[in-house]
Amino acid sequence: MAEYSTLGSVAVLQVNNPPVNSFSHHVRQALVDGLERAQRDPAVRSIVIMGKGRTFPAGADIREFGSGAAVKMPNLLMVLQAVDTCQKPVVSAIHGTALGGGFELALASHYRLAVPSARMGLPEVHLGILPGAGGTQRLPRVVGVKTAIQMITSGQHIKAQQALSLGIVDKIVQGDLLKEAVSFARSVEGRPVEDRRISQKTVPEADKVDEVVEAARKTILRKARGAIAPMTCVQAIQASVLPFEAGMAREAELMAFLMTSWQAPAQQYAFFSEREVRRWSHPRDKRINFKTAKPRVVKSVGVVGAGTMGMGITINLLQAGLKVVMLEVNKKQLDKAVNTIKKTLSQKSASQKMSQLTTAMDYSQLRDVDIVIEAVFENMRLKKEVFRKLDAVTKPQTILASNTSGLNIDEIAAVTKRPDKVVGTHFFAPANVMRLLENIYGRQTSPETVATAMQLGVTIGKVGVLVGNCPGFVGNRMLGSYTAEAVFLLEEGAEPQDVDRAIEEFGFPMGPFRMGDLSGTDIGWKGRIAKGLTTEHGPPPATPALYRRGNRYCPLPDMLCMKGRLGQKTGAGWYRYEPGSRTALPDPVVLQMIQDYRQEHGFKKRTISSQEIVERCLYPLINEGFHILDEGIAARSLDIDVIYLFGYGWPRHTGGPMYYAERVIGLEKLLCSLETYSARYPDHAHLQPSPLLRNMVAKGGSLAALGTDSKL
Ligand SMILES: CCCCCCCC(=O)CC(=O)SCCNC(=O)CCNC(=O)[C@H](O)C(C)(C)COP(=O)(O)OP(=O)(O)OC[C@H]1O[C@@H](n2cnc3c(N)ncnc32)[C@H](O)[C@@H]1OP(=O)(O)O
Ligand SMILES: NC(=O)C1=CN([C@@H]2O[C@H](COP(=O)(O)OP(=O)(O)OC[C@H]3O[C@@H](n4cnc5c(N)ncnc54)[C@H](O)[C@@H]3O)[C@@H](O)[C@H]2O)C=CC1
Repeated sequence: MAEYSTLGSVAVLQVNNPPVNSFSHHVRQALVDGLERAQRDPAVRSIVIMGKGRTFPAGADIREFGSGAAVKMPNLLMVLQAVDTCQKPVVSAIHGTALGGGFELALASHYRLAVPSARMGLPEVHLGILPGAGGTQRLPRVVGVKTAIQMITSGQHIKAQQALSLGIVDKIVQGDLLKEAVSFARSVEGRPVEDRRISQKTVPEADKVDEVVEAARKTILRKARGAIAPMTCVQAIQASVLPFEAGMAREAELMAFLMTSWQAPAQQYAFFSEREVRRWSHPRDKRINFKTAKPRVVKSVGVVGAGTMGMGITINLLQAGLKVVMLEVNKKQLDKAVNTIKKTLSQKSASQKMSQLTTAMDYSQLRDVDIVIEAVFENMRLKKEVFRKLDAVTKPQTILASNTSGLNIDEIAAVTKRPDKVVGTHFFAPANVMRLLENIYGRQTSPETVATAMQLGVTIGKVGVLVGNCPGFVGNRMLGSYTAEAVFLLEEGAEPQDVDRAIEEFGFPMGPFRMGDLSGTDIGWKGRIAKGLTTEHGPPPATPALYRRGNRYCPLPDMLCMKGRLGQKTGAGWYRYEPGSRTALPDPVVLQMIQDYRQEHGFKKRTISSQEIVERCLYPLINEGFHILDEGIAARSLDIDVIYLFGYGWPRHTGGPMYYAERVIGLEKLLCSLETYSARYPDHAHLQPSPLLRNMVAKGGSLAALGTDSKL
């Protein structure tokens, strides 16, 4: 609702709809009623609109979308129209986050005040829509088309000070917002409101709009990668040079197009799933859930191994204000890590944050930390040795976490006397940038340990997802079938750039081969050597070249590594790189290697369509997701989707692999395609449809309806 009160001649409308004061129907109704009442009351000479509690309205109520409630009268447009045309000055007083419809409300007002900590913006593009309550028409009238395109297509929030310099906010107020707003409102009473209406202004430099749009188009299309909202936002902004009513009509038309697209619900699903993963639970052990399991307090963290991951994790922990003891066996590496950390931390806070960091080469220095995160080489023998030492030196309550990419957490826990305090905390590289934290419980991990790992994720600003223990956990396990199928495509006739292009056109920031070159092709190679699938010199003795343990195997990635082509770091991998450049250039050497391999093994080169590439790479990945759900390794399909959205660059406008499978491809079609491909390639095990998928197609039912422990 919006609470109505008067302070002398000022009517104050305070939106009260926790947690973020979104414009649910009852709020819209109360605002329209309040404005009418203020208009009617001769004693009222000005109006202040603000939010109660933590924020100015943060936009439309996204939960209402698609339900009809969003358009129930009065809709948001009517509320804003009432504000714009009000005869008495309307002042929006902003604190917290004025976002989407909330920011549009402020733009429809005649004056805007903000506290210094306020932030504002139009993030609708992230929900697959556009600011459809006049945002695409009013903002360009204030800041110009170029800045409006930048703000609306990025969805970025700007701070009050920047809003002031852009002319969006009239004044920044210190102290009590209500008092300041009322006093400001009084000061403008009696002044004409006509020239304060943004809707009546014209767009600055309107004659250059087409030029500006043309210049922005290429970048936006490249960044959007298949998402339709960003370019549709631009089309709406382009219409701001028209008279206001005509621009609004165009905005409405484009909004209707986006609202009815398949991408808008996918992005809204992604928004809520990101938040839903906080309500985690173990699929079988009822004690392990977000409601009842209590975390231990974590003030200090030990990080073991100061390599790529240990360094990134340490930066992340320091940025969150935690104390860190970083231990490394290699002194040179330790010094290098300290330098990199110093450089990465922002200048302003570097020295204060660095004072929280202690370096160590002796394990006894980890004695007092609350949790240790191990990030040494991916080698089970080494991890066990490290955990034995940690168990011996740390206080009994200390939680021991491993950042392994996929080794068995139970096997690691078994070497300690505290398996209940052992957990997997799988970060993603670069660990200080990537938002995902995949937390893994073992057979004996206690509710308190799980809760502590999940809470640590919150403390350091991660999106934490809880999963079970299996080789590769959720993310890397699913990725295994994707990368396997990508190299099988090379055998059949595709080139690395064909596969990458198709996957990037689907929406990933990078295809599998460019990604491999970036992370280092030797990561996977070392893993395969550790598993005995290959050796540094080729297949293990008496092993058929194209099979390992009865499964089809493509040795091309091993051959690449044996040539010393380890990716960007060696200037050559699947592609070649000019010195100092990260641009992947097709390399005739690699293409020849693939061609020779095809000849040697009797593969006949054929042309492979982008559609087949996408299906062959992504369908087995999704299929693995069904296995994972069936086994209870992920409790819900949304957990898998969030892992892929935040850890693997899966395009957000498709909602994530499981959402995409169900809502976009359709389960029946997915099953049918997998059956066709598995008939064609009977020895590609990952193409065999999962029993859960078959069952769902046969019996009906939705992924969302799969409870945490239910099976169809
Ligand atoms: C003819 C009709 C034409 C109609 C045209 C309408 C056109 C429009 O212009 C449409 C819009 O406004 S779309 C909405 C634009 N606003 C946004 O996207 C802001 C979304 N929220 C945020 O960014 C953060 O929650 C925020 C920064 C605000 C706060 O972050 P926090 O980290 O502090 O809190 P969260 O954990 O994110 O959120 C707390 C709880 O609130 C729920 N929520 C947030 N924003 C919501 C929203 N706008 N609608 C509904 N629920 C919302 C959120 O899900 C979370 O819930 P729980 O998980 O249950 O706690
Ligand atoms: N690099 C990546 O993209 C990701 C790696 N991981 C996992 O993180 C772990 C570490 O990987 P990276 O940082 O890439 O490796 P890295 O090779 O960059 O660093 C490992 C560090 O551990 C140190 N170390 C070795 N033995 C030690 C011991 N006994 N005590 C203390 N330090 C010791 C090494 O000197 C080295 O500096 C591995 O388990 C890996 O699978 C997880 C996610 C992503």
